[in-house]
Amino acid sequence: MPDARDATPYDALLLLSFGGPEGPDDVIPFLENVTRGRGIPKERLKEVGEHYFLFGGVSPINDQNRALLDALRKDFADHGLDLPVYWGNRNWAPYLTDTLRDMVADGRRRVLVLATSAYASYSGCRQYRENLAESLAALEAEGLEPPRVDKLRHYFNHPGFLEPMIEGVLASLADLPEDVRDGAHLAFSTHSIPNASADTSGPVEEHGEGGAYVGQHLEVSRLIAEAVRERTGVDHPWQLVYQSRSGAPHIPWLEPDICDHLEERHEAAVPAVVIAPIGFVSDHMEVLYDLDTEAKAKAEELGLPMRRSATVGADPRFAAGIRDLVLERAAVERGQEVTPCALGALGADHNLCPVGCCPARAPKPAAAGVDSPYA
Ligand SMILES: CC1=C(CCC(=O)O)c2cc3nc(cc4[nH]c(cc5[nH]c(cc1n2)c(C)c5CCC(=O)O)c(CCC(=O)O)c4C)C(CCC(=O)O)=C3C
Ligand SMILES: [Fe+2]
Repeated sequence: MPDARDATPYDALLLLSFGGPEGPDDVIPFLENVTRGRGIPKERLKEVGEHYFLFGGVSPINDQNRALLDALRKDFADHGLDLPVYWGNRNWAPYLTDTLRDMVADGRRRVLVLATSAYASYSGCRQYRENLAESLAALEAEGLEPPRVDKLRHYFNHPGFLEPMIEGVLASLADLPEDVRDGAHLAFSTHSIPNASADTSGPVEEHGEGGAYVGQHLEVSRLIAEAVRERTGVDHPWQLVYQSRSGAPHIPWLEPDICDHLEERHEAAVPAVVIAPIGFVSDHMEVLYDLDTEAKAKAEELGLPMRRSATVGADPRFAAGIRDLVLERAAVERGQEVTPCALGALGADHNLCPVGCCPARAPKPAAAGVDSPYA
C-alpha cells in the first residue's frame, strides 16, 4: 500500500485547465487563443462569442477551478499530505507558462499534472501535453531549468469521478415528476469531436471506430446506469450523445447531437430524459449554454420533462479521488507495488502515453509521454 502521506518524488501538483474569459473584453482574445491554427469557421466563432456575452462575457470555468483548488488543498491538509497545488491554463490567465515559471522560482523540480479532462483524445490529453512541452521550452529559452512533469492517468473510471455523477443522476431522477420518473431515459453527454480524432484516440492498439474516446465514455455511461439500477431497482434505458459540435460542416463529428436526440426520444414517446454531462469535469460554458440553455429550450419546446445532472466540480469525493491517484502514482514512481483503483472492465489507464496515442494532425513535441523531450 502506498504511504497515505508520501507524495515523493513529487514536490507539487499542477491543476492544468482550459481557461475562460472573465469579462466582455476577454471574450474575443480568449477565442483567438483557443482557435489559433484550428480551422474553425468565422460564423461558429461569432456564435460561440454570443454564448459568452449572454453570460456577461464570464465563463464559470475559472471559479470552478478556484473551488477545485480549495477542495484539493483542504483534502490534502485534512489528510496530512504536504503537497502544494498550483493552477495554470491553456487559453487564459493564469497561463501555464507563467505558473510553471513561478513553480521553478519556488524550487519545484518534479511536478505531477492533473488535467481537467478525464478521457483520452487529442483535445483532452495530447493537446495539454503539447502545451506543457511548449511551456517547458519557453522556460528553457529564458535560461531556466524546466522541472520534470508527469501527468496523472485518465480518471474516467475512478470512483472519485463516478460516485458524484451517480449521485447526481439519482438526484435528477428524484427531481422529475413521479409519474414520468421510472420511464425516464438517461442521455450521457460529452463533447463531440471529429470522427477522425475519435478513431485515433488512445494507444494505437485501441484505435478503431470511436477509439478510446468513445470506448471510455460508453464504459462510464454503463457504470453509472448500472449503479442507478442497483440503487433504484429501475432499469433506465441510456444512450451516449454529443454536444458542442464545432468545425466545418462537411467534416464528420460524433453524433447524435443532444438536441436531435431529445427530438428522437420525444417522437418515441419517452416520458422524460435526464442529461448527464459525463464528458465534463465542471459546469463550464458547454454545460451552461449547450445544455442548460439550448437543450433546455428544446425540451421545453417539445414538452419533454428534462433534468440536467451535476458534474463533479469541487465535490470532496473527487478531491479525495485525486489524492488517491497522486499517492498511487507517487508509489509507482518510487518503484513500489500498487493496486490501482479503477471500476469496471477497462482497468486503470496507462500512466505514460505511448507513442502514437491521440496523434495530432501536425506532430509537435509533447511532454509526459514515453517520447517526451523532457523525461
Ligand atoms: C474534448 C473536448 C473538451 C473536453 C475535455 C477538456 O475539458 O479539455 C473540451 C472542453 C472545453 N472546450 C472549451 C471551449 C471551447 N472549445 C472549442 C473548440 C473545440 N473543443 C473541442 C473539444 C473539446 N473541448 C474541439 C475538438 C474543438 C474544435 C477546435 C479544435 O479542434 O481545437 C472552442 C472554440 C469555439 C468552438 O468551436 O466551439 C471553445 C471556446 C472549454 C471552456 C469552456 C468555458 O469557457 O467555460 C472547455 C472546458
Ligand atoms: Fe472545446
